[in-house]
Amino acid sequence: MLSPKLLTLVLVVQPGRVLLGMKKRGFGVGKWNGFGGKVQPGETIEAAAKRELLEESGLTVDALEKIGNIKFEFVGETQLLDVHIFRADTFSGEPTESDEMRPQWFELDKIPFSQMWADDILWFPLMLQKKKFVGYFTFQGHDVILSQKLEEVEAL
Ligand SMILES: Nc1nc(NC2CC2)cc(N2CCOCC2)n1
Repeated sequence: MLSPKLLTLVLVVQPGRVLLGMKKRGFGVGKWNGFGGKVQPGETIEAAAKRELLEESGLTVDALEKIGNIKFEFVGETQLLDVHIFRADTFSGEPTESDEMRPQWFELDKIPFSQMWADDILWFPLMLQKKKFVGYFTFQGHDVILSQKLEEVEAL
């Protein structure tokens, strides 16, 4: 089996609202998501998460909290995605559109799950309650979840 592809995802959360970005190109184009992407060789996952957040949103964060790890399998493809999910409650800078992402704040009762990856509605509540979780999702294409495992954990 190929080694899973390491990816990062950062959710910036303030009281009553979360920052999402509209993906303008590439994987997940047209979906709202947190900010993230690939981990470069020799880079820690956390450093990659901070770099991608800055590149995609213009925000700098000191503290990132590890809150989740989800692996994704796509039927018919051998490459697993291994997504490391972080939450940031404090940041500096102003959300700024990049060539990858158009950032926008969403009130927590108006998160646009219908325009997000299908798994998000399942683990966002855990993320917002600051629970830690691990998951495994099998997708058929980009929209259909064939199987899922999601459990809270004490530590990541
Ligand atoms: N929220 C979310 N859900 C995902 N679901 C899997 C595609 C089916 C992937 C993903 N990211 C992958 C790309 O890097 C950013 C996070 N982010």
